[in-house]
Amino acid sequence: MNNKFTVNDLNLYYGDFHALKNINLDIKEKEITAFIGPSGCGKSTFLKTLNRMNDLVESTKITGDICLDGMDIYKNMDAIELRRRVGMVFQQPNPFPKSIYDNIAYGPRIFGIKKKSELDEIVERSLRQAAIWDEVKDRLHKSALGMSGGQQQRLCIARALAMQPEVLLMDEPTSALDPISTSKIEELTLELKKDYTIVIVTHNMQQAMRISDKTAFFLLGDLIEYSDTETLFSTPKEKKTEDYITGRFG
Ligand SMILES: Nc1ncnc2c1ncn2[C@@H]1O[C@H](COP(=O)(O)OP(=O)(O)OP(=O)(O)O)[C@@H](O)[C@H]1O
Repeated sequence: MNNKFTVNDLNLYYGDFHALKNINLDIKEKEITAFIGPSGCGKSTFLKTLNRMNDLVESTKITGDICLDGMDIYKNMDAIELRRRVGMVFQQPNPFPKSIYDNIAYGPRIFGIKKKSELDEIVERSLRQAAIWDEVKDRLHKSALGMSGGQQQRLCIARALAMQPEVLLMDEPTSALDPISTSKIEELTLELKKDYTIVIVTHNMQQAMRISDKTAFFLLGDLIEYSDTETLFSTPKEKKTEDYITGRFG
């Protein structure tokens, strides 16, 4: 597999606080990469560096580099174009207070698509890809806020897919959901891996084991270990990883 992202000597500071320490890792194309680690270890911070969401946080300083398909995303790429290519789904489903249809059409409209037939096609394709078309096809013009939490999260995934991204970043996408909705999102994620590179932050180690190809374990801003998921959970190299996955701390 090709590298989708390559990260070299990445450091991130919030003011004086050193939140990511000399991170080096590659993220492979069309794989699922999971970030695990105790609360506050920098998983979300690192995820957000991959589409420059941290640009929006004042007093953030970054050194080192991150390349997407070999292009430096901090030096050679427009942030809007980057975020189109690298979509994101958050912990809390966050649909806009608009209709289901308008949630999906929102991004494409901003990018200048106006023709109804074209938008209809994007809406249907995105909802089908997010495995929610059948549940909502008869209520496309009803408010997205009337959907269940699990449906809202799949809608948010569809909204990200409408922009035809190459990468999907998911920040604890199931932590606010019940077990059935969680397993639907996990199945969907495995399905989406055929076409997209996926990076997921999760507190749930079983979830990382079930769906990810690679797992990175973070602790206090350090990347402690990064390997095939199976290897990391069965024969971790580092004592700290072993302690964490066996529940001895964190
Ligand atoms: N905007 C910010 N300004 C200052 N410090 C921040 C900011 N965002 C995060 N931090 C700090 O950076 C560290 C890493 O936070 P981050 O949210 O990346 O951790 P995390 O591993 O994702 O945690 P959790 O699992 O609880 O979401 C924490 O100590 C946090 O308090």
